[in-house]
Amino acid sequence: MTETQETRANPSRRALIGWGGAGLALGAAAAGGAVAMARTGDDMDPAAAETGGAVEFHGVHQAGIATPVQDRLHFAAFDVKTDDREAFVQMLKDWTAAARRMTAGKTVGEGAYGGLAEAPPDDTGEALGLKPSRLTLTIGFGPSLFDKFDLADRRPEALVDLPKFPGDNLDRSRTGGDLCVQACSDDPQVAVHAIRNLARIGFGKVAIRWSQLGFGKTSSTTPDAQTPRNLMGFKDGTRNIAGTETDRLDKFVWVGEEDGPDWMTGGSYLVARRIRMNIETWDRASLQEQEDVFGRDKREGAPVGKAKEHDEPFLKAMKPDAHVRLAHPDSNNGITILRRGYSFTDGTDGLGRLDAGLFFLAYQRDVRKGFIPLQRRLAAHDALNEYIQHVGSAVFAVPPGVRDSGDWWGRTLFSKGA
Ligand SMILES: C=CC1=C(C)c2cc3[nH]c(cc4nc(cc5[nH]c(cc1n2)c(C)c5CCC(=O)O)C(CCC(=O)O)=C4C)c(C)c3C=C
Ligand SMILES: [Fe+2]
Repeated sequence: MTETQETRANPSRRALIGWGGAGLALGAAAAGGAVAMARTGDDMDPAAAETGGAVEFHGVHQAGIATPVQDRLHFAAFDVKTDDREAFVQMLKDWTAAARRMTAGKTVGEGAYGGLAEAPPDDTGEALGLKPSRLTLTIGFGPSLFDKFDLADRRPEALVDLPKFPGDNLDRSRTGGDLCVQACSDDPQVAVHAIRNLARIGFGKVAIRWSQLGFGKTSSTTPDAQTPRNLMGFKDGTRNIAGTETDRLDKFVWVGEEDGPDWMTGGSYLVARRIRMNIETWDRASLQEQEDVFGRDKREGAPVGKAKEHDEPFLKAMKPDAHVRLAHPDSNNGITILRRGYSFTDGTDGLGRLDAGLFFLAYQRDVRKGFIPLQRRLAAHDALNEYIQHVGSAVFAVPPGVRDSGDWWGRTLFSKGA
């Protein structure tokens, strides 16, 4: 859909009020001054365009998977609230138009001010003046979506419901979802603004089921960057797939033509797990115990018996239940996933303990050959289990990228013969 078609499908308040509102718009712009210039309509501040780090929205794959990991996350799982397929598809088109604009550092629709005084503005306004901040928006479709809209025969075989793993203590209110949007940005307000505005556009068609804020990326897809540390104080993401490793991405992350269904080619599967850490117990564990749990040292992140973080691990030197030994591809017939998680702290639990941990996000070509067998092994044997608990869970089919300005999120699924 072109920009003009978008405007037609979604007539702006300015179009409705004609020139009567122009004076208002000018007045608001004058009052807003330079701040209003950074994010308003199409007139993005050139400096923001140069330095604000907009990530290309269009492509073969969705951004937010193999693209460099940003500092902040706002993840939202939604439930569908309508049985009107056309209305839902129109919402996906409207979401795409809004996502295209927000990732480029522009406001939603006609902006946050200057329109009809009697109507709410198209954009909620809290990102005015902020740069694109490498915002990426990535959509996924959950298994339960395929029970709706006559989609049962389009559900990918690989989109299985996750089994219950030993030790799982899942909170239903933080589990599942018909669809999800992962918003990542270097500015938390930009990520929150994006989710809020998508939820607003979706009002009556979808509602947020649960959401998660994250900070301090715990995995990187840029190997030369300093490896971030998780809340247990260990470097996390050392041996992740890099965004530049196209061969490994094709092998382990992107759905290939031969995998099927056709509409998923170029997509991926996302597993989200809210993993609570028993921080207080961990903080009382000795340094030796902590290093034994991971099989790496705390200072450098080096594997047991090695000096440097990126030295090849010698797995047999680690304790048999060390996390890295158990999760390493050599212990799992080569299983490899792309990790993209974030730390979280959501206040306290009423017992004086922090509700903190890792919001684990992993992309893979097939969860039956990625997360499920890996987590089976970890859930059964990992020394880390004494200090963590999985409390939320979801799985999503992440469709391929939006190709161009005429394309929209979910087209390959919803357009027959696409
Ligand atoms: C099912 C997959 C995994 C879950 C769940 C998981 C939870 C989890 N991990 C850490 C901390 C670290 N993990 C590290 C390595 C690592 N973890 C997984 C998989 C899961 N982790 C893999 C595949 C790997 C890489 C193994 C390898 O190839 O060597 C590390 C070491 C540094 C690194 O390579 O990233 C840390 C630290 C926590 C805290 C956690 C749950 C809260
Ligand atoms: Fe791990």
